[in-house]
Amino acid sequence: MLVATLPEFADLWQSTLNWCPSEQERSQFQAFYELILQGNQQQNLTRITEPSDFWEKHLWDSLRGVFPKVTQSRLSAIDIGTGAGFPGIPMAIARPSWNVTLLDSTRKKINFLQDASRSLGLTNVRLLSDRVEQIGQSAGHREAYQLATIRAVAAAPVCAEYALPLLKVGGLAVLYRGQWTEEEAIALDQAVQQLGGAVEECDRFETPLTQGVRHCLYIRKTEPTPREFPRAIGIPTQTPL
Ligand SMILES: C[S@@+](CC[C@H](N)C(=O)[O-])C[C@H]1O[C@@H](n2cnc3c(N)ncnc32)[C@H](O)[C@@H]1O
Repeated sequence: MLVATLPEFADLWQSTLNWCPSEQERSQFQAFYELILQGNQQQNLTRITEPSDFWEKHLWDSLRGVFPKVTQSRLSAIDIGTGAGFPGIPMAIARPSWNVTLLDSTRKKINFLQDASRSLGLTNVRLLSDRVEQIGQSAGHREAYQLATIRAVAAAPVCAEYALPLLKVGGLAVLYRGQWTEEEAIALDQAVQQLGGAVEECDRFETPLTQGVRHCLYIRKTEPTPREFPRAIGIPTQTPL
């Protein structure tokens, strides 16, 4: 199969994220793109496959959520509902000193990411096939991470219930959203207060090629999350906080 080359857009990386991938990081992005296209023939990983779309809506979007805000050189992160590896894999490539756990309830996607991480030579990635409601109550994961990312998984209050129990006090959850309304902001605030957190910032921006509107919600964990959260499997989506 002849695969297109991803655009470099070095100036755009630099002007929007104040960062530019090294030669090695660029070839890892390209290799990941090729693995996804191959994987798409076995399972439905993503519909975003055109090179500049992939660059903008997967690579750039994944990194835009964490780059301006998260400055620690070392940290332990979890990407909840990672799917085909977004934003987790671009994060692991661009920040080799971060330890990134990729979580998804679909075993087939985690198997794909296991093979992909190996071929990309990523030694800072750990794969986990489980429900987030389950691991949020398990000793090895609860209050274990400094950063939790979650993109395109559920409504915002549900994402907050998934993410906050996994964070250490002082840690940060990043909710990647498209459009964002006042009603959503009110619902999220109410949920976050029950979970031991506070919404620190709502960052609105546009994607650099097609000017799609995005919002990133940054939620700081300010105190331990009450033991009852996350609730049992399925309850957060059936009865959001
Ligand atoms: C629409 S995909 C988004 C994938 C990726 N984050 C992205 O933005 O491209 C949502 C993913 O979340 C996973 N997921 C949904 N609910 C989950 C749960 N309760 N625990 C773990 N994974 C979950 C699904 O299996 C699916 O792969």
